[in-house]
Amino acid sequence: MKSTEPVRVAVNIRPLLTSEGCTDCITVTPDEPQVHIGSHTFTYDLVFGNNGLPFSEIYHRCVAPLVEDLFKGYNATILAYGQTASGKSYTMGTNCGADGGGIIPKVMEDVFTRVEAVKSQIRISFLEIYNEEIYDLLAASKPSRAPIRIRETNSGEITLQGVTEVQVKTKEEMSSYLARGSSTRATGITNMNIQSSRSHAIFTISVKITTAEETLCAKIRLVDLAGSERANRTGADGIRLKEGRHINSSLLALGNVIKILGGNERNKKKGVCHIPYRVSKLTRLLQDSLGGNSKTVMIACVSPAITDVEETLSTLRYANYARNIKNKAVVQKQKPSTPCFDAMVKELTPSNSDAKNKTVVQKHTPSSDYDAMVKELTPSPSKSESLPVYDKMCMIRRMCSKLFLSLRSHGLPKQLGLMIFLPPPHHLQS
Ligand SMILES: Nc1ncnc2c1ncn2[C@@H]1O[C@H](COP(=O)(O)OP(=O)(O)OP(=O)(O)O)[C@@H](O)[C@H]1O
Repeated sequence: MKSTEPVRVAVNIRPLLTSEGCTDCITVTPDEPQVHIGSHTFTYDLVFGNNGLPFSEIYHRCVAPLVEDLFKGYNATILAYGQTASGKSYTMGTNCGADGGGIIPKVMEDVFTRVEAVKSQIRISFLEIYNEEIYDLLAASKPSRAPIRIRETNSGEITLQGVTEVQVKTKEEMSSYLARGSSTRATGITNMNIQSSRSHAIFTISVKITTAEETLCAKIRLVDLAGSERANRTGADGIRLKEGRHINSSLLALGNVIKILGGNERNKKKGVCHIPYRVSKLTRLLQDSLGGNSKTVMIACVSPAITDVEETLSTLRYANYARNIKNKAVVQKQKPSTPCFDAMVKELTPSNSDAKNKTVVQKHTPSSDYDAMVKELTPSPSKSESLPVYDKMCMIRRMCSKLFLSLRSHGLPKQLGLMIFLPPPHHLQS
């Protein structure tokens, strides 16, 4: 099942801090998700803080529906976005709270309440993007940690090589991993925040639910971004300055992706359809969350202080673009396991390497014949895309029997002839 829906956007206005000693520059229309700042007015899905909904409602209104959908097999993302010291870590609960609150601890509680009723397996991973490198926050020890590489599968799925995925059985166990990873995460003191995140953090909970009929495998990503900052206000120099530059450039890349996706109708008319996900690691990792296979809520965190008015306006503008992003979430069903077929493949396959198998076939088949055969058996995308699923399956079956006969006619051993060596046509993979 596929669900096309826009990214939902909530704005969270944190209270003025005593250290700020200035006036408030945002007002909220009573009972409306609408904020006013100077002569600008913006409307969102939800507004918390100031005269909007109480902060205590944020989990119930923004996150609980996604956790419910997670158990129906949909991927989900909660993304906290905003300038430095706007309350992102406080909102997400990645600072492992002096205040003990935040979204992630409540997600954990909700997940473990729900798993009691179903047969399930829970795994977690925790990453940070620091100075444009990805690090594993659950890796054994900090000095030995090496950056993690991004890999993209043939179907365009982003995977991370060698990332630690831990299976957890209790909420307490999961909390201890969050605390451990958070303490490893890069933070530092700046003039604007005594505990400023110097990296983007992504805490992922993967859930595998098995029922008599099916197995669902979905994940929820809880993202606490580092905040945009201006060196003249944070007082950053040396390492802090370098960190700030990396933070700003990855947020700029994210902002561009949001702007292009969010302005899509206008861009389509102009013929702009390339989304620059590859510009930074942050956008590559969030590719599915923005414009892809995920139900996503963005929480735009803002400070009400008049001294932050420019940054607040910038956050509100990007949040406004994000509301136009359309995602296509698909129920994540595990492919049914076919023990007989698997056993047969295992028995007949001398090695797992496709390349090696292909070489074996080519050895038994004159190269011109091999190329002609590939051409003949690979249908054109336009032809196959318009076919209903049943017809596609019949076509694949015809292709298989043709291939089998061709291989046999070239004297290929009977056992090898049973295998399909052609790379699957890209447009048929889904
Ligand atoms: N809703 C809130 N109620 C009370 N205090 C808050 C709230 N939100 C944030 N704060 C306070 O604001 C300060 C900055 O918050 P936080 O560290 O979460 O910001 P941040 O956006 O994560 O910053 P950075 O990007 O620098 O990491 C902290 O002192 C935090 O306790």
